[in-house]
Amino acid sequence: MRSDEVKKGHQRTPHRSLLRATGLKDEDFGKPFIGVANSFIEIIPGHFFLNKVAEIIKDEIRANGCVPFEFNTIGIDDGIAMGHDGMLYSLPSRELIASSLESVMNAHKLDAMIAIPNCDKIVPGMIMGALRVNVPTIFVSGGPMAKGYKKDGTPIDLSTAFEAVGRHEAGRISDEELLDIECNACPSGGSCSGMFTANSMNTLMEAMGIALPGNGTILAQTKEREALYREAARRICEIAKDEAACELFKFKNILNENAVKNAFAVDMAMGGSTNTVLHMLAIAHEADVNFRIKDINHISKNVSHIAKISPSLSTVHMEDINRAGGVNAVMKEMAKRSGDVLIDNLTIGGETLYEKIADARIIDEDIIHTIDNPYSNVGGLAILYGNLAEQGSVIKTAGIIGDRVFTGKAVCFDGQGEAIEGILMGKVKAGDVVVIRYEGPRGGPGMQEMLTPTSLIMGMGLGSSVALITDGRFSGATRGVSVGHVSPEAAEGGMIGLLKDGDEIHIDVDQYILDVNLSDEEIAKRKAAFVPVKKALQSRWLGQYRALVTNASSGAVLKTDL
Ligand SMILES: CC[C@H](C)C(=O)C(=O)O
Ligand SMILES: [Mg+2]
Repeated sequence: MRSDEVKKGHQRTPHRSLLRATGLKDEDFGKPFIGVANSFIEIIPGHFFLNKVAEIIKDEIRANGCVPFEFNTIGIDDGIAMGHDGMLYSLPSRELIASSLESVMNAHKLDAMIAIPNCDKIVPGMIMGALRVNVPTIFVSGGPMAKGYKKDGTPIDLSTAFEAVGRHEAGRISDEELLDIECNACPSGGSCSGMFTANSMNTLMEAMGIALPGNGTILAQTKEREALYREAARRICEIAKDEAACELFKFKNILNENAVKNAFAVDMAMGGSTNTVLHMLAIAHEADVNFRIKDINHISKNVSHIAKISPSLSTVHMEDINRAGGVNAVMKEMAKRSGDVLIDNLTIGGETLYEKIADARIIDEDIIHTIDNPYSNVGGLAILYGNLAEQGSVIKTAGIIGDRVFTGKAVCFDGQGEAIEGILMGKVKAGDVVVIRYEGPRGGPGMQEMLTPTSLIMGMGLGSSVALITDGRFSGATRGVSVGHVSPEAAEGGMIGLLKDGDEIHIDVDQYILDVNLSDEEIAKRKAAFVPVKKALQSRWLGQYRALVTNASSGAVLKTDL
């Protein structure tokens, strides 16, 4: 056992002495030590109940002959951090989470791990940490939130609340309706109910085979979810007690190249958050898998979009996908399309992916469409390239309301704050392309999510007549012609930084194009005179992040000398 390094032999007397102080008894020193990487924190609705989840899991681990050690990572609620400079800390927190998990697991030589994430960056952060540790690991997320209902019975969620601000601002809804939405959009504990970033990542974990079926869709705080927690705990013990299984189910054996490709495929079929691109590229990097942003459109072209969920379809939420057959049913249906849509691969549950989905079926074809009746024959995400994004940019095609081709005049803002102010002051009108720059991983620094400006545009009724491009990113609740992750970013001299008000920008989603209509001479002239803005910073942590972070086209991973 890996943990024998801290618990076996005379030399480890002091180590055992310390462990005895935590409550361990003689018999415990012959058992596997399981790290329970939790992310309990009181301010996030997807996390405030995870202390109770960990108790359930630890009981089950003890009952199955292993010793659990719970520790916690931090977490940031993107919804609460949204629309102000708190969002600068969101993406950087992924690195803190990955490194804290790696540190605890490796410092104490734990044998296996069960990880309990739920929201946004906590999922990729924990996955990245687990890849560095590379012991058998099973992920079991807190689970999604139920959808809410307005007093008149309309289904709503957090994206309704964000867009309601723009609608209220434009005088389209009353104070009373705004309050109705505020009080009912988030009715329970769990990760916000749509296919936002958290649920996208929790769903992709099923495709990667690192979580058990149901992880993405079974509602939090239910008996069914408790059964999933218990099953995950039993399974990790089964592996940890068996030497051969410990070798076979090492995390990197599960999360390999096939798993990365399968994750992107399911992402395409379900219209996941644009953040999945950023996180999956970082995960691939950490897994030593050679998968690049340029490989994504190939998957997009081969996968049909068969499940539409909020924000792309406001009435459908994760609970509906669960009722309709869950992610297994989606995968079973996807695999019917010809070509290598899904690749068979080992999963943490012990079966291969194909074995896992063998008996799955769609229960409600209105919610999960069949392969003959897709929403679209291409996936819900696309990577656009052009003289404005030589290294790529990302759009959620599933969330487009108007045309998939858009040409308009640039209205430029240096930073999200300026953009929010400009939109509220009426600076943006139909036919414009809002440009928000200096919000990339380095420029922000921290690559803020732009849900407030995109929701204001939607809420003000400009969703099909205004496009938005940014070197920042979006939340999973963003819709409309919103192109993010524009790389290279302004802070590293990217073309987005050279744009001027009135420049003509051309977006063609089906041709994968993001261009500015300027001559090469004009671009060269602007480049020669360009000095990127470097923001003044108060935070030493964000300064460290800025010094190390790479751009979005490589997942905003931190540079190392490895
Ligand atoms: C509702 C949006 C959520 C808070 C988020 O941050 C995301 O999906 O990325
Ligand atoms: Mg987010």
